Amino acid sequence: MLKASRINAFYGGSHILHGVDLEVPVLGRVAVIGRNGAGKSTLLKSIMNAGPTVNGEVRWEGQSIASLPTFKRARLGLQLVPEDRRIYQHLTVRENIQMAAYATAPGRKPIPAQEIVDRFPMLQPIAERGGGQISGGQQQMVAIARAIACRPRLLLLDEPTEGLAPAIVEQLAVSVRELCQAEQAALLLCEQNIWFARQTTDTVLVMDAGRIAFRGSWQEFDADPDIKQRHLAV
Ligand SMILES: Nc1ncnc2c1ncn2[C@@H]1O[C@H](COP(=O)(O)OP(=O)(O)OP(=O)(O)O)[C@@H](O)[C@H]1O
Repeated sequence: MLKASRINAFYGGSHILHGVDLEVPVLGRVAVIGRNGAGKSTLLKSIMNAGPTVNGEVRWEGQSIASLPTFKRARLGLQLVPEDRRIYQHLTVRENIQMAAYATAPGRKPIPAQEIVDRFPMLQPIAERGGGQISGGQQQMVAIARAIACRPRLLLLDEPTEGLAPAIVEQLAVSVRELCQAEQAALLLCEQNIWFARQTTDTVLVMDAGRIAFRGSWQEFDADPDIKQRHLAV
């Protein structure tokens, strides 16, 4: 479904990604893990054309999307939840979710906000609260809920567990797994939390200094303890 080939990405003169290849099949669930600064966020932004200068090929269902701006990629069904969540502080949680209508593909109806709230137990008590009056974990839930409301074909999550308490991380893993399944959405996840990545994906790529150092199943990842030592230890 998504095929990125030989991706090089740059911030000004800094060369961040070096010839990265990545594929997410229909209904695939792929994690990219790596240390701080490895280039994970840059990879997601490169796929969405949302920041770095990129060369290489990005194909969506066989068609090149390399020349498309971010909003057109979103309307094709690619939904990025960035690390900083981008919650509208002066809108309520419900209104934040309703904003999904503006990023949904033409011809597809967004999921109504009430239906989304019903499906996220954590959102029910805070649906009428302001976006600036909820915790970081709640903001993360709202950001993911808003992306799901667009009925994405591919959900791209950038470090969703950052700063969240372990109990919230567990709830988030359940919600992400269930919603991707219910909505038939594929998942591309960038994470440092290996537990969360393992709960929500079946293929893992290890990124180190802007290159993919390993790709395989979690079983293959576990079978090679050297990978952790060489590419993930700090
Ligand atoms: N806007 C920017 N301008 C210049 N350099 C940047 C910019 N954003 C990121 N970088 C640099 O690009 C490299 C990769 O950063 P990136 O955020 O992609 O890594 P990451 O793996 O997502 O790390 P983290 O887990 O800390 O978010 C780092 O060296 C970072 O300093």
